Amino acid sequence: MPDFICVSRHGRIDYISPMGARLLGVTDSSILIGRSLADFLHADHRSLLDAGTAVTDGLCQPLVLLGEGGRGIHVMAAIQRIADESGDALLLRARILPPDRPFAPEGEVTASVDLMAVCLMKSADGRIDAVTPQGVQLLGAANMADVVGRPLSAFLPKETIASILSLAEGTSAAGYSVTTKVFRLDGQDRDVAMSVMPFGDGPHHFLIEMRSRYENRLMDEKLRLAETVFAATVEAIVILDSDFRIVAVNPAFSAITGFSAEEVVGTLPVFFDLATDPDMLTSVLATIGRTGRWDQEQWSRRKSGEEFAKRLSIVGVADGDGDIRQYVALFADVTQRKHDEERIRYQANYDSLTGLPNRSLFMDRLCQALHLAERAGQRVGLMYIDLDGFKLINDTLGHEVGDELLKEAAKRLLFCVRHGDTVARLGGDEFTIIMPNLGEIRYAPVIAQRMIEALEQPFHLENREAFISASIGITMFPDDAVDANTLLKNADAAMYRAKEQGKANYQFFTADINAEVSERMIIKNGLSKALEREEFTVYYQPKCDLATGRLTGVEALLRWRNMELGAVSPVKFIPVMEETGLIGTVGEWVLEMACQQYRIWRDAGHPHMRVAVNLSVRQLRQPNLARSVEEALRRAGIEASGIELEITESMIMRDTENAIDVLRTLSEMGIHLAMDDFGTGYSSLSYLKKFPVHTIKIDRSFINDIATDPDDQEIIRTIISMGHSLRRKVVAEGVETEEQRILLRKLRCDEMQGYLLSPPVPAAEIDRLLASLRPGPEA
Ligand SMILES: Nc1nc2c(ncn2[C@@H]2O[C@@H]3COP(=O)(O)O[C@H]4[C@@H](O)[C@H](n5cnc6c(=O)[nH]c(N)nc65)O[C@@H]4COP(=O)(O)O[C@H]3[C@H]2O)c(=O)[nH]1
Repeated sequence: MPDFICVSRHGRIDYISPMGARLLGVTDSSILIGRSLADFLHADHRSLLDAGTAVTDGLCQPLVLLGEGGRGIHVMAAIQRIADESGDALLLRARILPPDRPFAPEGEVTASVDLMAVCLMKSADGRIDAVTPQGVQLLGAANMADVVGRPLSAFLPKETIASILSLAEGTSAAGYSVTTKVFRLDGQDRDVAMSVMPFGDGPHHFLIEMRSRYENRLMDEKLRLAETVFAATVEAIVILDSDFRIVAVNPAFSAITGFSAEEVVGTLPVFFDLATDPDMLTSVLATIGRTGRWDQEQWSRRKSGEEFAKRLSIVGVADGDGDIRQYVALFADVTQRKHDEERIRYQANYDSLTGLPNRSLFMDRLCQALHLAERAGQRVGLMYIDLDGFKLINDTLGHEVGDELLKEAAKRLLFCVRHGDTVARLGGDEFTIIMPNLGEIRYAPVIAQRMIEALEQPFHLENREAFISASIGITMFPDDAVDANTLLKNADAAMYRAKEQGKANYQFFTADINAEVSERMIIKNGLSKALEREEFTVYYQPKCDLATGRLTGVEALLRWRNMELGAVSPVKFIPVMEETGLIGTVGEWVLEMACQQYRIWRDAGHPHMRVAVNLSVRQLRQPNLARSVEEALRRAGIEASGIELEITESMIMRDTENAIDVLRTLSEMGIHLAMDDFGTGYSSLSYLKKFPVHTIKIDRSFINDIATDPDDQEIIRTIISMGHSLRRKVVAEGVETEEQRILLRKLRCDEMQGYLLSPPVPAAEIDRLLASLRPGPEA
């Protein structure tokens, strides 16, 4: 039963229960009759007594009554109309909330203080004097006039009436609860839970509360549920009155904001940014008025001052007339999620090592720059930068040092560009620069040269000095292309050209670069299916002893014939295979073929026919190279000395330390090693001494002019004598004329290979050659 019952008419107390009066600090309730009820309500809640409230279906909420000396008494109150013949009055029933939870909201409402059906009986003849709208409903009536003035016996069984009357006779003065049947005016009888309380001064004055048993149970369940949700949810719940002042908060609110309920009840919620901005608040309230809710993610501060992100939803709670009486704000702490989102966004757009935009953000910015430039009729420059020599530093000094270098290189690049330009890292040692509104093309080389010079300055990494340079490709919008992808491809192709031109330089994109790029694309596509379509074959080019003319071996050379492209030169497709990594598989296939072929010639009585196979840079770097060679030998059932591996001089120079280790292992296995294209690289004697190679092959370019160019002759003489002094065999490549052969023999070159003897041919041709060639007399 409620702790406080009061009926007020025109704002004045008409009736107050004795216990209610005591609660307000008055022992004689009669002295409160006629006093303004508002005097006993906290200022925040006085508006609830407005006439408007009196004509609604009522409301239920926590509020503060003012007791003796202005002492606040926290109660859960139900405020309802109660209508009698003389008009509307207001019925306020309230229950004191426990002192440790003074702000409990709706969940705390009990059966005794919610908006249940209430009737007042004030006359000895048992007539209903006043009824709440809910009472009208429960009694199955259409309006209040159908109920007011009717005898209770029209609705209740005799026994129930008898027990109510016995209360009047004082047998149970404290009131009682009973379950009874109600005869409804619409004929649908119902069981109800009923509480009867003495009320007012007369002996037959009662306040009768009723709730259908079904609704009762349902209400209890709903209330329990609401209470649990309110207390246990991890979302903060804030109940606000119509002036947007806080009425109640749940424990999650305090956990998230750090503010206790006592600190915030009665205040404007400053932790909603909108409460401090009146315009914003007005617009939010208008939105809620229109749509019923308002949602936003926003940052606020906890009591500690720490920032937190919340996802805030505010809904309006309307009364029966559709007027918003309260607001419920819900919010969750989404700080972690916000941080995660920011981190993910950063990772998706920026390179974690250098902090520069990554490929994805670079493409966005490029597209944006092109879009703006197109509208403004401006030019955009794009540069593609590849660091020369970075891989060597990374491999020899370690990845950490490599990372430091990249960070420093990024800083230097940023230093070279204007505000508004974008420096991005595409990955590895590749950077791009977008220069929006470049103005004239001639500015680009100035910037490129500045970058090359900046990157050529020594890098001080872990007490070492390291040196790199940069190859830069430059392309222009709209001169070279109008879309981002093509421009990037152009810049890459131009960079590639800069590399070919000897590195540490820049190149503009041109039409012939374009043709080269398209050809490379076609080759790349064709190669991806070449192995499975069996488009590869191996040709063999013989070598002979210059002194005896005897065949000493052959070099296995890969051939590719494609349906559309026809026969493609290895000079074109081998670099593409290097780039794509396909050389690994295809290189192993060539080795396999070579081993099998050697086995055939050996078994046919030509054990001296050693087969030489070219190794690529990638193969040389493969950690399992020695093992895969060993397995190929085993599968063919041949000895290691039957195979020779050719490595170019430049390949070794790029990766010296690793190369020496790998070559030593191969040499220890008994494999012969040859240094190919000798003379085109460093050709240093000290280097040659370091490498366990058995043979050096003088590059074709020197042999070409041997008969006409005395310098070339001198170089060859030096290489031969140097090779011999290091006990290496010397082979001349690309011998095409008899004159060259005679000269080479004179210079005491050991062997020769070239069109003069035979071009690369299928194995069957070599068989014929072996049959026809006899070790001849000296020429
Ligand atoms: N003008 C002229 N040229 C001559 C003469 N004698 C031989 N040649 C050519 O010179 C190249 C010699 O091979 P290389 O220097 O190892 O140069 C090879 C080698 O670096 C690479 N290559 C070929 N097959 C393979 C392979 O299976 N694996 C790897 N990694 N590279 C290969 O492709 C390059 C080019 O191969 P090819 O086009 O077959 O070109 C061959 C051969 O046909 C001559 O008297 N005059």
